[in-house]
Amino acid sequence: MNLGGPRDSDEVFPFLHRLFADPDIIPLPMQKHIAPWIARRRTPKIIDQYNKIGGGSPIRRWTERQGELMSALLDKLSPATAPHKAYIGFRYAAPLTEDAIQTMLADGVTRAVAFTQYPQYSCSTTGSSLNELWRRTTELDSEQRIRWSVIDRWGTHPGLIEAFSQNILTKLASYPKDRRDSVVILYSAHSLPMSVVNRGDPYPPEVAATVDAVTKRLAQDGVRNPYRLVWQSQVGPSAWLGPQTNDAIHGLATQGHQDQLLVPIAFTSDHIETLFELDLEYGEEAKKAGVTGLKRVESLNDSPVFVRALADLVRDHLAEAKPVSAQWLLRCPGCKNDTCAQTRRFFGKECVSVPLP
Ligand SMILES: C=CC1=C(C)c2cc3[nH]c(cc4nc(cc5[nH]c(cc1n2)c(C)c5CCC(=O)O)C(CCC(=O)O)=C4C)c(C)c3C=C
Ligand SMILES: [Fe+2]
Ligand SMILES: [Fe+2]
Repeated sequence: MNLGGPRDSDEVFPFLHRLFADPDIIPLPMQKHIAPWIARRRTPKIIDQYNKIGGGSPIRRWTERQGELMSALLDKLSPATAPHKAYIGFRYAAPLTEDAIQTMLADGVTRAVAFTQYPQYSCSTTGSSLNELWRRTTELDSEQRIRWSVIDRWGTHPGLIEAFSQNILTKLASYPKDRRDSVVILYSAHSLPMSVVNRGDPYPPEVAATVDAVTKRLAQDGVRNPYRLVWQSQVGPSAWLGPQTNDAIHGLATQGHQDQLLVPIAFTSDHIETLFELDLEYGEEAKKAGVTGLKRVESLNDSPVFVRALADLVRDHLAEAKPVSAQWLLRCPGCKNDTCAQTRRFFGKECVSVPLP
């Protein structure tokens, strides 16, 4: 499960329309009517951005590759639960959640793991995908032929931390030796509206936990660079969690820190937020402003260490035979969304006994 992205210009409007129509990510007054209007207004700008990164989002290509590699590895690591097959359920672009369920039913699948590809949990991302999975499952699989369990977060999994750390070490090594130790590491995550943060969304502390775990892992290799966690991609005029990545780059450069290494810490593959926003928008602005040493760490994409982490996560989850985590059962203190309660009831209770094949 992931957000998904348009593969070409024609898919941009439907993608944005679904996104702005989802109250789990953006609650709007008269949402049904306003969503197509906002999506239509935003479409030309976003088409232009996708055109600058090759015409569309690579998120589907990467997710397919990650799924294939993970399944092949899982067959070896967990022969008792083989064969394994990855299906993609994107929230706002094809293949959608309902496409995944329909294909799985046609394939005769009876046991499935809803595996979020967002390592850190937010109600606006994984929460929205699970709410959609519950809605579509109720509609398309009323007999519950597919038994579900959920991997809802994995932001401090040792394999994930190792994959991030190896990519950071590789990029740090590209700085001249005499400057390497003073490169500022800027961990950049997608921001959240403050209304979501104040509701008690667990995403900000979970992203910070990932950063902390990577920092400790890097120290094992003697890397103790200064670092900050910063937030990118805010949309619209409301207050969002900061500091914003772009402001941080310029603020630190003004203080004399020319060497800065950007690390996308809440995405597992390349897409518009890395290829356009970090590389083109922020990168080019920084160059114009005279920031000379800004670089970006590679996204995890098909890193073998990362693929192994995905396979280990599923293997351990299947061995544990627990349908959901206790942490996921706890809703945000400020949650008023009844769907969140129903989804938890469904995955947490009705699917309690999940026999392995
Ligand atoms: C951890 C990942 C993400 C969080 C958290 C997140 C929250 C969030 N996003 C919006 C609004 C938009 N996001 C858009 C694109 C987009 N968002 C993520 C990830 C997270 N979003 C990704 C990976 C992508 C890009 C997909 C791709 O290209 O493949 C967009 C569309 C682009 C645009 O119009 O700018 C919007 C809109 C909100 C409001 C939000 C938190 C509530
Ligand atoms: Fe987003
Ligand atoms: Fe909620």
